Amino acid sequence: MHPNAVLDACADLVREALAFAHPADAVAARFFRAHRGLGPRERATLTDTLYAVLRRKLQYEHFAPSGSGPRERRLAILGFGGPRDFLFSALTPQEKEWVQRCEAVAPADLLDRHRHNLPEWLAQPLHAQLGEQFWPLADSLLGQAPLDLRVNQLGAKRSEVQQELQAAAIVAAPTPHSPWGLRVQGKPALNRVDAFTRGAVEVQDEGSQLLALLLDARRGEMVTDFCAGAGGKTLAIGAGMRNTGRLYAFDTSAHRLEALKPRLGRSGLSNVHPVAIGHERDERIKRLAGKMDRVLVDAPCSGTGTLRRHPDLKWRQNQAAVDGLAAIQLAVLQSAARLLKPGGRLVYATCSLLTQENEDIAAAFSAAQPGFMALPVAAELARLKVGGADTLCAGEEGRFLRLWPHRHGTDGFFAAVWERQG
Ligand SMILES: C[S@@+](CC[C@H](N)C(=O)[O-])C[C@H]1O[C@@H](n2cnc3c(N)ncnc32)[C@H](O)[C@@H]1O
Repeated sequence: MHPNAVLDACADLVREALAFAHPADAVAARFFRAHRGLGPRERATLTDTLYAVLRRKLQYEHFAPSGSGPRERRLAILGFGGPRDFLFSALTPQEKEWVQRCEAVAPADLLDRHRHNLPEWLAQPLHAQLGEQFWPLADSLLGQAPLDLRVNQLGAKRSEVQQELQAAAIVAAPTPHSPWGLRVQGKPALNRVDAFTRGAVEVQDEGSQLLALLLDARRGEMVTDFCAGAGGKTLAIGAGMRNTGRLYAFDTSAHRLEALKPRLGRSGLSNVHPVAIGHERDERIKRLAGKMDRVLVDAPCSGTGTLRRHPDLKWRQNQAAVDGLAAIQLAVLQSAARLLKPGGRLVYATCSLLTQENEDIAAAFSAAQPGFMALPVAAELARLKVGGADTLCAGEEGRFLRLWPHRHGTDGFFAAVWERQG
């Protein structure tokens, strides 16, 4: 395709996504369905351009008024995801001169908001929480997330899968903390790789793997994944149970649970029971009260720990949405807790960076439920032989799991653990 046509398509995609009516990945998928002439290379350029614009929206909007032409074209030029000479062959002399002027601006000469590219409702609490560590976090959120795989313990060994991938020219190394994880170099397409199609690996961030590990579900137990979604953690938990016992996968979204089905098929698991529920006090849940050995609440949250993968989330939410989520999180946690038998384990987790959705919810639950004893996560992870467990935790005695993109290379994750008393 001619460079100018590619740049025009980038600008069109940016225009559609910046309406923020739908998630960016859904907008891109719809755009590609409507423009079937775009080849794999052009699609990659368009996607990279869109994600660069979403990541650095405030900085690019600050530069845009000094350029010329339609606003979305200017944003697409600044974030262009293809080779520089390809871009330059599409630009007017005036545009080339403008790009060079923008590139010459030193980061230190920018206002804070044009450097961190976060909305105020998010920047302010993160700054208050992290102090000096705010800037390393903000920088890391402008980068791309790694591609992590979880090796399916049902019939696959990490070292063997690693070798098999190597033979398929995919370079992967064991993840530093999860015993099941491989971190892949680059972004190879996996859907035709044999290890993937036969269910020996699933794509899953190392942090997400650690949440499933922390539930510590055993053979023959009764377990619930309360907010199972498309089942990323369900699959890891089911494999940890060695395909025995009973694992309920609840979610209010039947659509998301539907996406679990092909993954279940690949995984070889037959102990998983997906159930679409109406809400967290659904009758079907009440019937299971007091019967569970383990319950994971991977609560709906702002997703701010995943901004490297979903940079549109920072522009599609606001403080009122976080306040609403916090109320839902506590309600879901309280309901899910009723499922546990005495001695049973409750894990509350989010992929949010915000105290309001994490430590504050854990504190509110503990205050309301004296019958649940908090278990320090650092000790639990050490017992589960996770290397460097202390370095993954925060709070008194390592009470909470606190994973950060800038410190651990994972998405941002939080977890708290309780045991129901007799
Ligand atoms: C963070 S996502 C879960 C991700 C999933 N556990 C995984 O590992 O892929 C949160 C999920 O909670 C679900 N949800 C929202 N409200 C709920 C409720 N009241 N009860 C149960 N699930 C709910 C959402 O549909 C969403 O799928």
